[in-house]
Amino acid sequence: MTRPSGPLLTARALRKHYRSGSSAASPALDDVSLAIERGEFVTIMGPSGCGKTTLLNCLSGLDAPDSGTVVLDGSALTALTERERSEIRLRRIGFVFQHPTFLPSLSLLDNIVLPGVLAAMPRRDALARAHRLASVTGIDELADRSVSQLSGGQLQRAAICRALINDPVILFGDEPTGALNQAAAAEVLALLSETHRAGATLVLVTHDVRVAARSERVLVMRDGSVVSEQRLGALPEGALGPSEMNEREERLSGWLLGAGV
Ligand SMILES: Nc1ncnc2c1ncn2[C@@H]1O[C@H](COP(=O)(O)OP(=O)(O)OP(=O)(O)O)[C@@H](O)[C@H]1O
Repeated sequence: MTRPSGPLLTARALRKHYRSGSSAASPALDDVSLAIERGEFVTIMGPSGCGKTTLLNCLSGLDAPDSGTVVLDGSALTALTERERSEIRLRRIGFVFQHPTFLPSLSLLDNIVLPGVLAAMPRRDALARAHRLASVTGIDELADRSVSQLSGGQLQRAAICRALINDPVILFGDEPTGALNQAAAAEVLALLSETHRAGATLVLVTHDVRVAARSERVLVMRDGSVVSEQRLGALPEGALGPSEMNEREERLSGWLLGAGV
């Protein structure tokens, strides 16, 4: 099959107004258009309530906009039924949430394996892939543990493995480091950066300038719209040293202040 040319993900004129909100409330999404290139690492920032999670959910097919289109790798998510969207989410899209949930009756490894088996991957292949991912993320020795015996950082690493088990074309994250202590957040962030360097397309919502500074492009939202963007460019091969990374974070913070974030 030939790969569709052009951006990996394109959103056009997305609008969404939550029905449960007051009818006078402003829309959660107000005419958002954007494109994400293959292999890009994009972060979405903006004040609380500006629509970041709503946008991420519409881009990833978790939710549907009231109007507008989302096309992922040639598939128009917005033209699909909920059932078809969930099939695409299982097979082609990875998610990492701020508070990952796991099946408590399964071991850590089986939680990682599960979406692979649900997507009809032979169990042996799913197990081998889960071990490989767990080993890369440093949690393979915890494979047989119950998820109740793991730290927040270990669980988030497991969530990343689970998100990658079906080799998704894109990985979405909603505040993936938001609930972690500083050390665990740094480890998870390093892992996400590593995943991107290995070729993944990443789209993360974050309030954390340290996360955004590792991305290539930062989109800023306000009142349901993307109001500005900053292209930081790729991190050079071989991670930046701490002082260069600080400098990149400070430059971004300065720009974000100017953009009113
Ligand atoms: N299920 C819902 N029903 C009604 N209103 C909602 C719902 N989800 C979000 N909203 C409203 O839509 C707007 C955008 O919410 P959203 O969660 O997308 O913002 P956000 O930028 O991700 O916020 P935060 O940074 O606080 O997580 C807010 O005004 C919010 O109150």
